[in-house]
Amino acid sequence: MTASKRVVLSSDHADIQLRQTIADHIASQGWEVIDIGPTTSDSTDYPKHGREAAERVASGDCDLGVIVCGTGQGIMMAANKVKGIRCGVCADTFSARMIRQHNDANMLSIGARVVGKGLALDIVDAFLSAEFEGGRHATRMEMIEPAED
Ligand SMILES: O=C(CO)[C@H](O)[C@H](O)COP(=O)(O)O
Repeated sequence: MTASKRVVLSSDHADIQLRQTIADHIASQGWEVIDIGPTTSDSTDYPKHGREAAERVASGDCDLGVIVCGTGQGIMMAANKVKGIRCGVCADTFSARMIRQHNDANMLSIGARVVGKGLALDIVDAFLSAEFEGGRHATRMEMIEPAED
């Protein structure tokens, strides 16, 4: 793990406590955490929060992002609309590792109403500790990029 990397966190209202638990967990590992909220559990709109987090990563301000909504699906869809973002929803640690190793994902989305806190933290650990393997996987990811233009 490269401790100097910055990780942006965001969520909707589905579980701000989970997001804050993830923030504390990864900060204790040495990651620089940029938690952009929200800070209350008032109902809010996940597209806004997914986009804001994704823009932090796409701009280079942050290296990676972890986002949370009820299922992880809607906020992932919003993040993936930002050019340069590769975000996957994960409910298991194998997928969380593989989206880094094979897909060079720069954002992870978690469904707070799908997985419990312990599994969510394991998923985040698997994502953040994995590295892109390049090679044939880089060729394949390059094949996806033109779809953004
Ligand atoms: O999972 C989500 C999007 O994919 C949202 O968290 C969910 O739709 C919010 O629902 P509600 O407003 O009923 O709390």
